[in-house]
Amino acid sequence: MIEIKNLTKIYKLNKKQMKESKTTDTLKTAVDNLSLTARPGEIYGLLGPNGAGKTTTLRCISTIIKPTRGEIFVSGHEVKREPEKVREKIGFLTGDIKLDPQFSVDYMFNFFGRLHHIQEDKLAARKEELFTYFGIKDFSHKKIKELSTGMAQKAAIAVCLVHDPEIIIFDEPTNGLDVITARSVTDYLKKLKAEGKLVIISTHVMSEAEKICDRIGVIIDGQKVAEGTLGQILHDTNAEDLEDAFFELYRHQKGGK
Ligand SMILES: Nc1ncnc2c1ncn2[C@@H]1O[C@H](COP(=O)(O)OP(=O)(O)OP(=O)(O)O)[C@@H](O)[C@H]1O
Repeated sequence: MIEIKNLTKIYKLNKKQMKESKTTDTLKTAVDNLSLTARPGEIYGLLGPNGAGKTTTLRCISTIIKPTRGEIFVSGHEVKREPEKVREKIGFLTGDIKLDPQFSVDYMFNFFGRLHHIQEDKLAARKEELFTYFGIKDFSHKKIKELSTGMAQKAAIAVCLVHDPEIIIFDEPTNGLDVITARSVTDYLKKLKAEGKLVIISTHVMSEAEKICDRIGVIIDGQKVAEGTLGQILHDTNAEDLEDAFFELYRHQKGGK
């Protein structure tokens, strides 16, 4: 289970960031008092526009960055107090973390497997399963830098699942993938859910959220503005589809502008 209680993350901006954001403020509140609970056996989708705070939230859960305020419990372990315990439980995929381009997929998989202290026979079985599912065998000997976007994404997914984590955290899992590759990824997420795992993803793709998420949390300006099943969100916003619901929530959040 993931329990986020009143998470706030404030970044300190350097001069370059202030210039880029055209602001004189030295602080940026990326996530603003956000609470949510995601449970085993569900795919929870954080849906929001660019800059809404989705990646920041997932990075806080994954112990990559520290919350400014609030608490996050992952399988009962608080991220600031027990980050190692949290890391054992999760597999985290994000566009920012690149596999070392000089090494082969095979090498990286073994390397991360050993980091997680997986026995050699179990590691081999895990590799067989994941490499077969994602069609990695044909290019497992290639260096990461020689792979296409789709191949590299599949490799990154296999590596982050090496230790068979009970919680899977994927930041925009199908970003940049063609429909066939994207489908294999979303099908695998459904398989993980069917095994009773908790999957939490971020996305700005409405159709993806509609199709695969059991519950959706809509996040705008760092705040959770709606949460529920697709049916509940459509009901609450009186909308016909998620895109309409999203625009209604967005308009409301921005003060009807
Ligand atoms: N390291 C950082 N330093 C300063 N500001 C940051 C940093 N990382 C993110 N931000 C800012 O925090 C806000 C939220 O960013 P975040 O990446 O969490 O949003 P997001 O919802 O994942 O967006 P996207 O869909 O574009 O990836 C944005 O305004 C962003 O510019």
